[in-house]
Amino acid sequence: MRSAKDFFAPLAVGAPAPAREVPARPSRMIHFFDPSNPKMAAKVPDMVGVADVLLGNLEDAVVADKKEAAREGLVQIAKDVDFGEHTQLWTRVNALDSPWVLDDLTTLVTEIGDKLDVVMVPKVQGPEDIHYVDRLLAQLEAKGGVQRPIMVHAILETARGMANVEAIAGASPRMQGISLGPADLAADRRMKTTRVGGGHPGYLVRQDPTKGADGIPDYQGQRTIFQQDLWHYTIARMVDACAMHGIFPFYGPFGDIKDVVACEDQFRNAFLLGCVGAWSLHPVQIDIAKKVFSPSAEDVAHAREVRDAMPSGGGAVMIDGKMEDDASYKQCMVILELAERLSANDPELAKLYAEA
Ligand SMILES: CC(C)(COP(=O)(O)OP(=O)(O)OC[C@H]1O[C@@H](n2cnc3c(N)ncnc32)[C@H](O)[C@@H]1OP(=O)(O)O)[C@@H](O)C(=O)NCCC(=O)NCCSC(=O)C[C@](C)(O)C(=O)O
Ligand SMILES: [Mg+2]
Repeated sequence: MRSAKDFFAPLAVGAPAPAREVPARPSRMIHFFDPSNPKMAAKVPDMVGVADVLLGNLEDAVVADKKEAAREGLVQIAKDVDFGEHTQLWTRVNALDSPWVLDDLTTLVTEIGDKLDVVMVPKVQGPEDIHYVDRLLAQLEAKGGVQRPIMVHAILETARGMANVEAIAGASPRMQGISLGPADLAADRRMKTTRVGGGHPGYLVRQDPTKGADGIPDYQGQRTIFQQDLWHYTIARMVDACAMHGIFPFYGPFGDIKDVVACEDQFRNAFLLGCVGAWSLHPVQIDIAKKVFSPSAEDVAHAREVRDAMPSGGGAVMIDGKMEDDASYKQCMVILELAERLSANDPELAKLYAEA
């Protein structure tokens, strides 16, 4: 454990000073593309300004004999494309125990370090993984003359990572956020779902049996079932760990691309619990994330009403039959601050909120 006073010192001579606050840029969707796939790569320039984050994926979903092509493809895309002010460029490097990750980091930081906002690290097991990446990034930033620190995002996809989530979130000032990796996490925990995120019809509670006139429960009768959220505990714990350390939690991927309705539900659950965004694996999921992770016009209008009714931020007032006080004022400020941040990037949202 580093001394608190050394926490914000660069970890290599010549590396930029670590950020004191995580840049709060809109990140409603982290859109994944495979830089070795020419069709996907060709779509990247048109997605600038459409997706908040474009992520060149080098890890799972890129086959072993395409790893180098993906890395080189990402370097080329980063050099050729102007990502403007509103779209960030991230990458997901290969796992720390893989034969590719050292070359991923060395090549990307020294060649395109000034264009990379965040490096996503998969299968993080504990703070020691973040410490390793932290030092290596500092050395490479110094070598490549990178001017601002590259941030780090961890994926929560092992039971050990889950058990260490608070320590991971606080492991370095580079920590930007954490995403849930439901597929690897399910496998590592030996859960019995084969889906990439989302619910499962078998994970449910069932209404009690009704009783007949004789008072005997009718076990065979019609009973409503309520499907439960397999991911509730994991997401809620991740949100707390992130909030405790001032970094951002994200829901991860939703693999059933065609089920846009359930995708929206899963994203919304995550939004309501505190997540700032989710991954989009296919272009169709970009608009879902945009819709879900932007507060609704009604919520913004209500939040403004509460703020205006309590100019000092305290006291207790009645609005539409409901008590509002210092705490609900703070809840409203969360909505308003998010709305303001998103509007600065998105003229359509700005208009919607202005008219709300
Ligand atoms: C699902 C797939 C195979 C369907 O791909 P498709 O080509 O069959 O779909 P389509 O509907 O026919 O595609 C229509 C058009 O969109 C394009 N397209 C399609 N997807 C994209 C994209 N992402 N970005 C940009 N363009 C895209 C596609 O190339 C095509 O272009 P065309 O009209 O010119 O023919 C494809 O969308 C895909 O490969 N997506 C990314 C998958 C990925 O990154 N997986 C890894 C993240 S999830 C994960 O790692 C788990 C985790 C966290 O680790 C853990 O839980 O453990
Ligand atoms: Mg994974």
